Amino acid sequence: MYALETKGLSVDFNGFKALTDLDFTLEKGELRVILGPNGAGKTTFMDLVTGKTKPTKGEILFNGKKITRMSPSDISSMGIGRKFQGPNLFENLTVTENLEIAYKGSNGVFSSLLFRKKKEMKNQLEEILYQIGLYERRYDDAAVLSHGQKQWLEMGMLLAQDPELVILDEPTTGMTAEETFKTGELVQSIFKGRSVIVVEHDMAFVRQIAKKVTVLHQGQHLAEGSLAQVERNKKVQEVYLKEETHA
Ligand SMILES: Nc1ncnc2c1ncn2[C@@H]1O[C@H](COP(=O)(O)OP(=O)(O)OP(=O)(O)O)[C@@H](O)[C@H]1O
Repeated sequence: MYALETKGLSVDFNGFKALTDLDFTLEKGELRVILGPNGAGKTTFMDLVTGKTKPTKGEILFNGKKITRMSPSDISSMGIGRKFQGPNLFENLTVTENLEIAYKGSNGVFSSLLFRKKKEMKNQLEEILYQIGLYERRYDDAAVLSHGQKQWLEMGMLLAQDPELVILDEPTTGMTAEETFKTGELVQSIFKGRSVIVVEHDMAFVRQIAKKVTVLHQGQHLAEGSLAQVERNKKVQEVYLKEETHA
C-alpha cells in the first residue's frame, strides 16, 4: 500500500487547467522531491493533498483511504502535516511555547493537561529541541531567532504534530548557503521513517537530499526518477532551457 496515491487528479480554475490527470505514488518512508518551473502546479498539487483545494476530477488516497474532498483539518488529523513557505509561528511566544502549541493532542499552551501527559510532552519536546538545534534557545522568543532558526523551529512544530506524511513547501527560501545545507541535514534526520514530500527550487539542496524526483510541467507529470535520470531527460531539458531563455 502506498503512503500517498493520486489517480487522474485534475483541477481547473474557471477553465484554466492547473493540474491534469496526475497519477502519483509515494512509498511509505520515502522522501520525494517535486520539481518544476514556475506555474507547473506544484503548490496546487500540495493544496489538493491537504484539502485546501478541491479537485475537479480524480482521487487521493492516503494509506489506501480515500481523502478526496475531506476538510483540511480532518486530513491533518489523519496524519498529513505541511509546512508552508512563509513564516508561520508565534513571534511573541518562546521557542518551547511554539512547540507546545503544535504538539499533537494539545489544545494549546493554556490547556490543562494531565500531569503524566505533561511529562511525556516535556520529554518529547526536549528531544525535538535537540534535534532542531534550538535547545539552548528554548526560552527565547521566536521573534529573536534568525531566519534559518525560525524555519527549523517550524520543522520542529511539524514534528511535534507527529505526522505520517510531511509536506515541505520550498523550505530553503531566503536562506544562506550554510543554512540551506543544515536544512538538508535536518530534513533527512528529523523526519526519518516518515514519508516526506519536498517542493523545492534550490538545486544544491535538491542534490543534497533527493533520491527520487518527480517533475511537473504545465500541470502534468513530465518525468520521474533519480535526479541524474531526470536531468538527462530531453523533455525536462527543453522545459528548463525555455525557462532560462525567457528569464
Ligand atoms: N486559485 C487559483 N485560481 C486561478 N488560478 C490559479 C489558482 N491557483 C493557482 N492557479 C494557477 O495555476 C498554475 C499553477 O500554479 P502553482 O502555484 O500550483 O504552480 P507552482 O508550480 O507551485 O509554481 P511556483 O514554483 O511559482 O510556486 C499557475 O498558472 C497559477 O496561476
